[in-house]
Amino acid sequence: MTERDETGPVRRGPPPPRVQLARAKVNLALHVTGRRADGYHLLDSLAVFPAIGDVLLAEPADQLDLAVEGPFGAELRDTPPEANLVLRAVRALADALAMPVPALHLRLTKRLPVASGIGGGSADAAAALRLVASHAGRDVPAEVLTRVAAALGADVPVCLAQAARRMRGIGDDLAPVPPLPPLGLVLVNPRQPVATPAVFKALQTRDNPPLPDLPEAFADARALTGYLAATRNDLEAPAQALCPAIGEVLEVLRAQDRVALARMSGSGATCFALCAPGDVNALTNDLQRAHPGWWVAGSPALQA
Ligand SMILES: C[C@@](CO)(OP(=O)(O)O)[C@H](O)COP(=O)(O)OP(=O)(O)OC[C@H]1O[C@@H](n2ccc(N)nc2=O)[C@H](O)[C@@H]1O
Ligand SMILES: Nc1ncnc2c1ncn2[C@@H]1O[C@H](COP(=O)(O)OP(=O)(O)O)[C@@H](O)[C@H]1O
Repeated sequence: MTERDETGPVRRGPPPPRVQLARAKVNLALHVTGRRADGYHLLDSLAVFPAIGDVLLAEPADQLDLAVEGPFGAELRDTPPEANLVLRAVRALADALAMPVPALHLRLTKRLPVASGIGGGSADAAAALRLVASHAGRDVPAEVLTRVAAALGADVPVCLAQAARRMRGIGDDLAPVPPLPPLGLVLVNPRQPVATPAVFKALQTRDNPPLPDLPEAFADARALTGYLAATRNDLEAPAQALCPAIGEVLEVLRAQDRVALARMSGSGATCFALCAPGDVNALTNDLQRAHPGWWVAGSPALQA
């Protein structure tokens, strides 16, 4: 239900959600098709959002603050809370809406490795924007959310809806994709951070062809893996040159009988393996056992 007061539509109804899952963004394919005058690269990418992510919880408080915990919380120990994308997102949206900074105690459980090519920080920022929008007490126009998201980072707009999208432009030009067939996905990171700017800088070729046209529908899993086989991640080679462990991860994944396709996501170092949904648990367990130093996480669907 929506009513109006002098400041715009006021929302009535159930209390705003307190918890957001900030899903990992996985680039199933990523072509670098050019470079803008400002140095940002033009991309053509197919991104999906499995049910693997950080968790952001909001509790009423006297003032805004953020606590970071979870298995990868320590990786952000050198990032002061004010520099964390969560607080930057909250302040940016409050500013754009000309509303007071919300008094919330935010708790971020960092379950995704940091600087790992699956957009954890961007997902956290988008989760914070969704939380603040739901606490704003009025409808927040989608254009405002998108504009604030884009100013926080190229990957943040796609993380707002956290639904499968084709990403073009610098990642901000978003289009829907055909429904995805049942496929499981396992993420593997060798626990070595990779800095995104360094990978783009190390690229040899910046004017690659775009993704092949997407079909109207993928008949089955084989149709999607067949489509993906004709695509690449153009950042894989430069990332691997900076972080040779990526090559080791890919070699291990590609040697598994259950794996239909393995590739790096984003600017690395996280790689993904696609397999039958029923094989996800066994593959995850096998990889964890054989490589206890790696981070391994599985999802029975590309998009929950
Ligand atoms: C490569 C991608 C693919 O989805 O994913 P990640 O590896 O970060 O997960 C993204 O484009 C990353 O997006 P995001 O991490 O939000 O980038 P930003 O913070 O805006 O930019 C970080 C730096 O990456 C480079 N950059 C980023 C995006 C882009 N389209 N071209 C670029 O050249 C620029 O050097 C920029 O200074
Ligand atoms: N909430 C956050 N989670 C992760 N990184 C963050 C966060 N806030 C700020 N950062 C900064 O953003 C950088 C990129 O992080 P991240 O989004 O994890 O990379 P990627 O998109 O490559 O997975 C980190 O090195 C860190 O300094």
